[in-house]
Amino acid sequence: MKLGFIGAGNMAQAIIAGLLKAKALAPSDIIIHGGHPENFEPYAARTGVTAVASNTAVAEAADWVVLAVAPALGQPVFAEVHDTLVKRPIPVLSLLTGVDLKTLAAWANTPVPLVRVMPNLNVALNAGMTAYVANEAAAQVLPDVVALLSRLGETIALPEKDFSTFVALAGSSPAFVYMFIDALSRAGVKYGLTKAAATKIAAQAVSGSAQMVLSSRDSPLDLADKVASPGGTTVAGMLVMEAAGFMPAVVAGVDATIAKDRE
Ligand SMILES: NC(=O)C1=CN([C@@H]2O[C@H](COP(=O)(O)OP(=O)(O)OC[C@H]3O[C@@H](n4cnc5c(N)ncnc54)[C@H](OP(=O)(O)O)[C@@H]3O)[C@@H](O)[C@H]2O)C=CC1
Ligand SMILES: O=C(O)[C@@H]1CCC=N1
Repeated sequence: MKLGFIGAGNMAQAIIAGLLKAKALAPSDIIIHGGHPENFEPYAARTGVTAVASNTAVAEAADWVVLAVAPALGQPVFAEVHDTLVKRPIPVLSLLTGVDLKTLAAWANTPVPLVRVMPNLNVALNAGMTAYVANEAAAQVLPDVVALLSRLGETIALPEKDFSTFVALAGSSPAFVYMFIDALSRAGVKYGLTKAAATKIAAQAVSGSAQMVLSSRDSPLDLADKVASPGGTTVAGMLVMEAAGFMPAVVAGVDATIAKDRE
């Protein structure tokens, strides 16, 4: 199976890292092209994947193509590979935020299996959360696509109406979590820890807490009740964080993320 990537930036590289780590594909199974050779060629040399000279060359050599460019480049890229897709209508897996299957089909301008895929950066560690939805033409290939995506972490089939919400809760949220970890560790620095020690302590606490939520039947706030001893330190901190607008700040950030996705 040859998997092609049009666009070789952060997300493409995260997916490739996850697939190679899982040994789902070998470097020689992966073909890439990006915007600037000075970016994608050294990356290919480093990882052993094959760099080719054009997006058309990716579409010609691949069995499936992952569209991993900025959403604004989706239409011109489809125009570029149009003739190749007419000759060989291979599945296209689009990572583009805010671009639905109907728009992708219009841009493709030829019948082609389309899968809208929304991963997050954690696919690089095989700990991703990936949503997908496909058009009718992709019905036959979808189980194989989902099997491959599952090598990158958890997957969920999602109706298109929920994709913007998913982007906020999973696609963008690693950045929100990094902000929280940084805030926690910065507070540690305020009280004399080194940034490196504070960041490790904060990140491990967040990682363990997420694992606890995933493995427990309790809700996150039920678990918080188990942390907060009567008259103790935790409830004192929780109340001040909430008074400073913790939960409304997170929800407002999600609102803004969804609004941007729907622009
Ligand atoms: N980053 C993330 O966590 C997530 C991203 N996504 C989606 O994935 C897509 C890619 O995002 P991301 O990887 O972060 O973006 P990046 O900016 O990191 O990568 C974009 C890639 O596209 C390349 N590119 C630019 N112009 C062309 C072109 N004409 N033909 C082929 N490739 C081109 C760039 O090359 P160069 O840099 O050399 O110009 C770069 O390799 C976006 O649509 C985004 O919404 C979805 C979920 C999560
Ligand atoms: O910030 C972005 O637009 C992309 C989509 C989700 C994560 N990164």
